[in-house]
Amino acid sequence: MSSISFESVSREYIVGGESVKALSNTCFSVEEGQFAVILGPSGSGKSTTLNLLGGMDRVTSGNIIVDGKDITTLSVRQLTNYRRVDVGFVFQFYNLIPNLNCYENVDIAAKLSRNPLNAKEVLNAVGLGKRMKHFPAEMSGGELQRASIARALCKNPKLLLCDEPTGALDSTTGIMILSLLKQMCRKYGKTVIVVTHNTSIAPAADRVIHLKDGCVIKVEDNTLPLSMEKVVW
Ligand SMILES: Nc1ncnc2c1ncn2[C@@H]1O[C@H](COP(=O)(O)OP(=O)(O)OP(=O)(O)O)[C@@H](O)[C@H]1O
Repeated sequence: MSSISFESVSREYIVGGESVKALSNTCFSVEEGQFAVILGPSGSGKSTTLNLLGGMDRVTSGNIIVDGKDITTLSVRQLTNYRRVDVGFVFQFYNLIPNLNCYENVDIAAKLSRNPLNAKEVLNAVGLGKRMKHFPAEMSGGELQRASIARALCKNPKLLLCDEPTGALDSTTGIMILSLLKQMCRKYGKTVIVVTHNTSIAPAADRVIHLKDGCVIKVEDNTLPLSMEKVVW
């Protein structure tokens, strides 16, 4: 599990000599084992936040503390190791390997990890016990996203980062996937961060970080988060 703290984090890009401030002095934290949502309209800085947290991009200034360690000070090699060991990613379009079956897609991630969970056990936990031999082309969108959640969990990372995980799914399947993510967050004790522009998910999260124009405009805590099934999409 992992706690996260963004301390005055800014990310500025220079495009054609012009500065674009994707994030400006953002401060927020997420506690160990929380299911947190980062919410904001297009261009508000959600993907930038996730990329920085996942070690895929570097801050312009500020510090990001994960589990007591400042990841902004890591060398390239240490950052690669952080991405590989400490972070599990779930993407909107699944990113499964087409010529590996469902079990192999998950097991390959387990094999890259130092302390993996058992691939079959995790596939059973996400409800894919009967789809292990299916190739991605033989699975529905919801099943593909379950497989990608299993792949991320199997590495046994500290953090699970999910970028619009329901963006390609219908509302019923989307709720099932978010419900599964929340269950898995509790079952395996992971800190889960979901980035979305879908405001209806907010009442089901433990913490909601609202972004606008690269700034954190509000952080909400739900002491009694709604069960995902009660969310009105
Ligand atoms: N690599 C980059 N180079 C230049 N500008 C960038 C880059 N990445 C993001 N930006 C800019 O930073 C701002 C925030 O982008 P970001 O992708 O983080 O927003 P977002 O909230 O994830 O948006 P969306 O919901 O549309 O994916 C935008 O104005 C975007 O144009």
